[in-house]
Amino acid sequence: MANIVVVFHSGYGHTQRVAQAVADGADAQLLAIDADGNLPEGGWETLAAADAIIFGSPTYMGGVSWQFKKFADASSKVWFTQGWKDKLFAGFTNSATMNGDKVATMGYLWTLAMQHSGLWVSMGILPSNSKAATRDSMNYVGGYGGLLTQSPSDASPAEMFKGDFDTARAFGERIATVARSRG
Ligand SMILES: Cc1cc2nc3c(=O)[nH]c(=O)nc-3n(C[C@H](O)[C@H](O)[C@H](O)COP(=O)(O)O)c2cc1C
Repeated sequence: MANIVVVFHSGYGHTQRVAQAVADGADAQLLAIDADGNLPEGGWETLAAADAIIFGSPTYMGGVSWQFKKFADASSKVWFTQGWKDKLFAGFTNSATMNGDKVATMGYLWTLAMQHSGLWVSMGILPSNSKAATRDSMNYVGGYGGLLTQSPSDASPAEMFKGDFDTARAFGERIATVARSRG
């Protein structure tokens, strides 16, 4: 079984629910970046041991949260030795607007993975974009580079869309399949 870690920040609990669904699909361990932008005790060691690292952040002002960016900047210590080289990486982001510049956040998560010389796993699930599609169809938000999910600005985490969680679980399963295929 591959060792997969979901490292994420969530300010208000929405991205946390997506992180949980991705982790369920990937059979992964969750590593939450706290409100001060720090990992729990032993977090860096957990990441060092991972075969695959999945980044998650809400989209705030068209990018990652400052707490996620603090984690990313702290990972420069690992970058110096290229300690995450050749690990698998993937990413997800949640935001309030259907578009909301989520792709800018995804671009940053990809760039971070590339700085660490990682191998990026794409979404791998076609978007539901036909007339028959509903908000609960698979990959309705339509990410290709990673998982994009959306929750209305007045929706609590409990009110998020089932289709986004189904998609998140399937995305996690895909990452686990790719990780296992590497032996
Ligand atoms: C400071 C701030 C900036 C935000 N910027 C964006 C944005 O650029 N695009 C967007 O669609 N939603 C934006 N939102 C909405 C959040 O992405 C949305 O509420 C999300 O569900 C928050 O996730 P969280 O509960 O995991 O923190 C912003 C929210 C906050 C608090």
